[in-house]
Amino acid sequence: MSQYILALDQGTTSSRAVVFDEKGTIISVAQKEFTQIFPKPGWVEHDPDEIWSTQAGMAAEAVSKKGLKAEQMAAIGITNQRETVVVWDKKTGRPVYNAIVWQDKRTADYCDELKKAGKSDLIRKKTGLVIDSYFSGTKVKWILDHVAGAREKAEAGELALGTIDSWLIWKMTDGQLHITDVTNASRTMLFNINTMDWDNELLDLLTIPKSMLPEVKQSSEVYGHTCPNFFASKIPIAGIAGDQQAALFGQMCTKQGMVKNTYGTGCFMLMNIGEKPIVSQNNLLTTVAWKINGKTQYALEGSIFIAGAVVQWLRDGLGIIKNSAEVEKLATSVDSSEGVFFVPAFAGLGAPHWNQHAQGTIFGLTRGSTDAHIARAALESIAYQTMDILKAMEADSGISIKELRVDGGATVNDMLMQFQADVLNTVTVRPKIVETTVMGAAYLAGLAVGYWKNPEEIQDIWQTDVHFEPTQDREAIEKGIQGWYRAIKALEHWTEK
Ligand SMILES: Nc1ncnc2c1ncn2[C@@H]1O[C@H](COP(=O)(O)OP(=O)(O)O)[C@@H](O)[C@H]1O
Ligand SMILES: O=P(O)(O)OC[C@H](O)CO
Repeated sequence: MSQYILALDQGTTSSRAVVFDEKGTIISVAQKEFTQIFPKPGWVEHDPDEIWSTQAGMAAEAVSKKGLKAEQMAAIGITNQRETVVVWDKKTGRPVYNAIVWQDKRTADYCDELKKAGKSDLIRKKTGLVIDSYFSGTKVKWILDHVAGAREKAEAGELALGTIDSWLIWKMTDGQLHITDVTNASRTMLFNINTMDWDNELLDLLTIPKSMLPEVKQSSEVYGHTCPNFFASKIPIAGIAGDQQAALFGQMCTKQGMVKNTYGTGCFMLMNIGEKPIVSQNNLLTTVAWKINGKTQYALEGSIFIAGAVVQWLRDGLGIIKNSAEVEKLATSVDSSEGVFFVPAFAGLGAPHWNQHAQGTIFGLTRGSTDAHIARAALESIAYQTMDILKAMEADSGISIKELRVDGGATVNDMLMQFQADVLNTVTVRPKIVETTVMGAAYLAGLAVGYWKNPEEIQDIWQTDVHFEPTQDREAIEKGIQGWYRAIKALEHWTEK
């Protein structure tokens, strides 16, 4: 009987399940969106029970819809939206509050207090992170401080905390396993990426009892088996990684200096920096890439808040295109943006600028500027923002980047990919299968159970679709880059602080 790998991708807006065969071919997919809860401006929550029910439902659907059987699944791999955190009662398994999502800003003021108290260096050195409400730690503190009875119960050892991987595995094993992996742990602001363990000083600082924490595991190993409430037969659970790290693995960026960029709503760019964590001097994050066979690899990470979302704005805000695909036709109807620069700082600027007060701005308009120039400048801004992060990565690591591997919804845009290669003066590579996140989770699980023998075997599955080579005509590109720098500087001056 043929064997397959089942990979679960619990994302910010939907729960997906995908069945793969040994060639990395997608056999079956099931996906369902779930409710986004916005109780107040800046707050974002998910219902943990809905996360579980949609994810379990999609897993069952993906397996059954092609007439497969659960016993044909050699292993399950899990990848998930990172930082989002759940606190639940160990006895009843009931969450004490909704999951607080990575985008939630309710702890921003508390984070400012931590910065004012001079904790930035300590936290950066221990966790590789900047102090920000993005990460899980301050969200857990908020739950303990605001949910009636939560702190008392936590101090009595009755509550558990976990990122979404932990929560799913707790449910899949009927409460037998309370675990997470090193990649998810590295996004909590409670985990020391040097000692690779929870950090007592940070737990004390955030007043979080150690008894709440999951056990930290490698990214690829057999952690346990599913219980009958999930699948009738026992399936090994054998891979866990946060979604951006899973994509780095799915892109087979397994060697130092290899970089992937995911172009979705925003962009998440990760560079494999090998076996030693580098403390960024250029406002990037240091994070755990994975731990496999006892060996840890680290990554530098930079996030761009608005990337593909700028195309949604052209569609919904300006109404100059009817759908995302039309942007390429409009942008290529002109030869250049003719001096128009668009900085889409709709939600401030992320790495490496970290200007949370910046606003979206268009520079260089003339009487001859048209919707096509604006569309082109919008696409170019995605590539320029990526360039800023890549330059910071090169400066931090001392490594000159040879190629950029890309994935995500906006990579279907050939003009954008070509322009990306041009501004980086680096080959940009789009693989044949761009489902790299969920593939990464499948690979991690498959490696643990011997479905694939070693990463080299998987390497053969990863295949290039298109190589975008940089243009030889550097003059116009360099002029554009200088224009972008001027736009960023001008925006910095203009920003009200
Ligand atoms: N042809 C295109 N050119 C540029 N951007 C596009 C194109 N098609 C889709 N996008 C953008 O890609 C994003 C969706 O990608 P996806 O990977 O599904 O994102 P997410 O996982 O963040 O929801 C949207 O922001 C959309 O505007
Ligand atoms: O679920 P996504 O794809 O939006 O990813 C969320 C990231 O993991 C947040 O850090």
